[in-house]
Formats: sequence, structure tokens, C-alpha cells
Amino acid sequence: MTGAATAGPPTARTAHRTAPAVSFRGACKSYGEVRAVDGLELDLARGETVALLGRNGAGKSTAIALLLGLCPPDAGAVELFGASPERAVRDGRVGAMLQEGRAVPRVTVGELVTFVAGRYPAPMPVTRALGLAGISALADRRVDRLSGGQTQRVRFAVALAGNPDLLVLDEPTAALDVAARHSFWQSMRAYAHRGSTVLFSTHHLAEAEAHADRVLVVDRGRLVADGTPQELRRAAGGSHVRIDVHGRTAGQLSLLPGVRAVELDGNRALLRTDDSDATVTALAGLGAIRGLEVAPAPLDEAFLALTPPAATPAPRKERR
Ligand SMILES: Nc1ncnc2c1ncn2[C@@H]1O[C@H](COP(=O)(O)OP(=O)(O)OP(=O)(O)O)[C@@H](O)[C@H]1O
Repeated sequence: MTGAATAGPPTARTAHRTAPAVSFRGACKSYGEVRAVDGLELDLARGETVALLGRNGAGKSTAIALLLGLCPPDAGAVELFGASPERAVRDGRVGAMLQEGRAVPRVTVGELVTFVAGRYPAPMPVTRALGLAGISALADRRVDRLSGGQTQRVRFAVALAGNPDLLVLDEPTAALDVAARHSFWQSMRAYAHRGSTVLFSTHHLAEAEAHADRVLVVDRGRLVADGTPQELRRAAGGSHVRIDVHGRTAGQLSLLPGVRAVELDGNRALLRTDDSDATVTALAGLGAIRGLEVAPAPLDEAFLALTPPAATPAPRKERR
């Protein structure tokens, strides 16, 4: 054998070892007139933890359904690890936690996770899956008699059971209380640290910011932003500078360099600025930096700027 096979570009035989974990190639999916996913073009590298954000109805769940092979794209293609989603799922490379799914009656949590693990070629030990999901104490409880948050954690254990390379989580913390959320993210990070790829959708921007290396924003089935949380914040503009008003008017403050908008709240002013250095320097020149606070604009502002609500369609004009 020569060394050429490892030195050259990937061949069909080696491509599956180097291919991205997830690859959308112009994928489209419509329901009637609704374009739920509209030409999605995207790669997720192996080992990335990626948050998928978007308003209600933006196309997140449909993108996840395409990715898992639950429905075929109308056009374009989706691949996982260089193979079809069906193949990757069959090979046990994918674990998913979806929003729906009815509890199986009369089965205990331990029995369910053991059953699921048994269907995979190289599963995770059941005790570890239960431990990571924070439900070791529920192993003997019936799955159809659990609370919403407990059921959500059972779903997480089921997603982990096959020891997948790719974990797909559709709004994983939707039913969890604060403590359960915290332990969920700890487990997810522990799992991601092993080099697994994680894709999760969420409406909690703070969770995306805290737990994802990369944030994707979809709007009306299209990818409208892709970057680190910091990059998205910067792209949407700016920083928040807060000061004591000290007799100055909003009109005067709005003339300072970089300032896009000013909001007054009692004795405090919030300046939204594209150039916090220039704004603060100018404030210092005016001797107006009492109670100064400077912070990056929060991610939710970036999100709102990136996904404006759909315009209400204008009433149709009657033809005369
Ligand atoms: N099975 C279906 N039949 C008809 N329309 C559908 C179906 N599934 C989704 N849609 C529509 O496709 C669009 C995208 O829906 P999708 O569920 O993918 O959005 P989402 O971003 O996951 O929303 P949410 O945050 O509310 O869960 C929406 O307009 C939705 O009404």
C-alpha cells in the first residue's frame, strides 16, 4: 500500500471520515405555500456546539426534521458525516431530543433507556446516561407518571443512550425549572467536551450565548446570521453606555459621536452607540461620566435586529 490514500484529497472511501458532521446543501422544504426551509446552505464542523435561533415558525424544527431524515427535502440535500441522515441514524451516530413524543405506558425509566441503548452498536452505559440526564433516582419510576420536566430529562437520557457523535436537541430546556436547566447545561457541556457535535434550538438567547460556540439565526426558512455570539452582537451594532443625566437633555446626548439612540429613565440615560470609545471620550470631555457603565448590547437586541417581524400584508386592492 502507498501513502497516497492519506496524503491526497479525500476520496469517496475516506470522505466520511473528514466530512462535516452536518451539511445542508440548498435544502428546501415547503408545506403548501409555506416555505419552512428555504435553500439552507450550511456546514457544522465536528465538535462544534451550535445554537439554532429563530422566531416561532422560523423553520428550526423543520430544519431539524430534515437533518434527522424524518422528512425528505423538496430540493437540495442534507448529509450527516458524509452519508444520508437515514444511514447516520441507522449507524447510531445521531441522538435526538425532540419536542414531542408520547411516554410509553407501564415501562420504567431504566427499562426504556436500557431498551434504547440495546438498539445501538456502541451504546453508553445506562447508568451513565441516567446520571448525565440527572435522573438516576428515577430509574424505577414509570415513564408515564413523570412531570413535564422529568419527562424532558428522560428524553435527554434516551438521546444520549446510543453514545452518539451528533446530539440534536429541539428546545431542550423548554419544560425545565432553573435548577434542572443548570444541571442540563452542565451535562450537555460535559458531553460536548468529549468532541461530540451538538446542535440545539432555543428561544433563550442567554442560553445560546452561554453554551454555544456558534449561533445560527434562521428567519422564514433562511439563514440570516452565522457567527459566535460576540460576532452577532457586534454585527447588530454596538454597546450600551449608561450615565447619570446630570441636567443634560436627550437631544444633547444624541449628538455625541457614535450615539444612535438615547433613552432617559429618571436620572439615568442609556446611550446606544456604535463606538463606545468615542462616546465615552466625548462624555469625559464634557465632564459627564458620573455613574458610567459600558456594556456590549445584549444578544436579544442583535436577534431582534436580525429577525424583524413579517410585515402585515397590505389589503388587496380591488381591480376595477
Ligand atoms: N407539518 C406541517 N404542516 C404544515 N405546516 C407546517 C408543518 N410543520 C411546520 N409548518 C409550518 O412551517 C413553518 C416553520 O415551522 P417550524 O415548526 O419549522 O418552525 P420553528 O422555528 O421550529 O417554530 P417554533 O419556534 O414555534 O417551534 C411554520 O410556518 C409552520 O406553521
